[in-house]
Amino acid sequence: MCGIHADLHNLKLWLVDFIWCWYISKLLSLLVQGAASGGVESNDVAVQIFVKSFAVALTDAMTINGDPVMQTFVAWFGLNGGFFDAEVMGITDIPDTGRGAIALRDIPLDHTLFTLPRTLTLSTRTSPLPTLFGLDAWRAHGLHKGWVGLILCMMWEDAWAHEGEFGGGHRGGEEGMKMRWAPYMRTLPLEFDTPMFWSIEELEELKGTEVPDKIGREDAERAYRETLVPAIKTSPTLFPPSHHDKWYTSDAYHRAGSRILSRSFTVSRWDADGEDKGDGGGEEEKHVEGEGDEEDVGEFAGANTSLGSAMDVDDPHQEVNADLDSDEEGDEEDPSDVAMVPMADLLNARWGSENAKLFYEPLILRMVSTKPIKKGEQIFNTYGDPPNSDLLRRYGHVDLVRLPSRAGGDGDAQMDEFTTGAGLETETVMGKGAGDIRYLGNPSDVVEIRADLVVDVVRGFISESVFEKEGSGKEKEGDMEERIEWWLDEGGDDTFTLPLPSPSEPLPPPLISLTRLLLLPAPDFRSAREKGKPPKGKLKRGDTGSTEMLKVLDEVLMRREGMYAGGSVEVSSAQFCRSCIPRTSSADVDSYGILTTIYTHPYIHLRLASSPHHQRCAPTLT
Ligand SMILES: C[S@@+](CC[C@H](N)C(=O)[O-])C[C@H]1O[C@@H](n2cnc3c(N)ncnc32)[C@H](O)[C@@H]1O
Repeated sequence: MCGIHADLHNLKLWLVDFIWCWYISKLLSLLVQGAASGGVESNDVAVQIFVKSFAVALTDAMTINGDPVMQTFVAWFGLNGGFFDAEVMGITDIPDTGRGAIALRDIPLDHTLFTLPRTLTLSTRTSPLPTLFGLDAWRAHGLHKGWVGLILCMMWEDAWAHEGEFGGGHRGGEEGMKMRWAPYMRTLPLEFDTPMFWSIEELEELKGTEVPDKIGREDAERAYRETLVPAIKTSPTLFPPSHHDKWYTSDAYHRAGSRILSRSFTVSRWDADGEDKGDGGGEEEKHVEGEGDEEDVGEFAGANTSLGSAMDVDDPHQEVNADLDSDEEGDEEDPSDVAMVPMADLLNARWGSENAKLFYEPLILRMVSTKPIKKGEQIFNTYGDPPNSDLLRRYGHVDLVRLPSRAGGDGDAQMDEFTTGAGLETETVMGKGAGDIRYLGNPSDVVEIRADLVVDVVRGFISESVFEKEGSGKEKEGDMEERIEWWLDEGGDDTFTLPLPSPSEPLPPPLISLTRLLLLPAPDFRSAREKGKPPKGKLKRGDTGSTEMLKVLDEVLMRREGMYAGGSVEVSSAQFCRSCIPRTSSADVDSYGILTTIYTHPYIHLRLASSPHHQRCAPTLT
């Protein structure tokens, strides 16, 4: 290269270096500024384009596998005050689970994976919609109750995310406000496989489980028709009529509800003393779905609460929304605490496998590793390890991990294995019983038995010996009602829960106590009532004096089992047919053994997991 060309070449390199340095220093100052203020705001288009492309290049190479929706999302996240450790965490497609997070290198305990400002969460507290709609009007339309307000905010964001030009929160005025979460909205699923969307025939497969009663499709549709539709008709500016048939349909309503149900968190307000205002000061964020409280978490829950006051963030929308007084009563969850949390909702979960958790601080939420995570392992948040019925209803999948041996043997050792969560996947695939549905399940699964089933069975069993001196059937019935009333007055359960069966697991003592109570001879019942002492709930092996009660319990368990659908469940009858269960007649001396055999039979626990739906939704175990 001749001298002049070499100089020009050097000058060019120098210029390129200079521009890069300038851009990078600008980027750093923006990021610092963003971290301090909870978001980067700049009118400098060149800087914005650079920051975006720089972030995309950085994250694309390491973390997001060239997924364009994620590229935009990750860039948006960084530009709005989020921090994401792209060196340790990657986002990728994980077969049969959608996207998920994986460790790009060994991650130590207590490592911050990402943080985000509270302002980036999407809730009725942070959304500009209630303010734009008018807070009084919002209340007058009942949008402050239950989840309908947040559903509307999500639908509105969705509409503008797709109809509007990408604003990413950097535009000024109302237009920018409408599209603040657009890149996030585009990451959310469009279709769900939850029972909310199953046909009547498909729902038949869930008969006997608690799922059908909790879906709440009719309540949802009523809230849509009676609350949401009238509200959107009042503002053609916010909800242009051309959007109605596309973005505000009942399908869109269900989709938004399902997004909330499967991805939202409880993000309580932070009060001036640094206390969590929602539940008494815990530091850990709760996945809404993980709480196991149906009344509060359902898409259609109608908690009579209102937008709460937000005092923990420097966000103008929140301050304005705080003008609405809360109707919150007692321990009821405040709907304005229910929030979509970008990035945090990309983490999958699996029973007993949690290795990261979301913690909150006054201004930010922080996802931290709670265990060392090896390179290549999936980063799992917790959904609270709910039973499969809840997992299916809220998330559309079920968890299958290897259960302790039902044939006895090394059951305890296996139980240790899955409670520690060690080597689950490998064990499930390669261990004894791999692929055999009898060995797989969700350890949180339970069977619920309603007290009225016990009452029904006892009615059929009332023997002359119990009531021989009691006279007519009408009197006997009156006596039963007295017993039930007393049971309930004493605080007795109306539902009994059979947990994961294991050879040593006793039947629930309250179930035994109620059965005994219903069978007591009349004088014994009166005496128990006078003493205020319901019968004991313990069974003794070889208790021949309790034969009648054991027959009742045997029948209760059989009838409960019979409530599950047979239908299209494709399970080999050789594995599960009742007559194959090793059992002896309940008149045998060791009647407790009979009950134990039936109780530990996996059939009733596996009906749900073995349904064809499960085959579609199950986690990949390979
Ligand atoms: C909070 S989101 C997690 C991110 C999600 N995978 C995605 O693609 O955006 C919850 C959803 O992820 C899926 N999911 C999470 N854990 C799963 C698992 N263990 N097996 C199957 N699907 C799972 C379910 O569809 C669930 O509704």
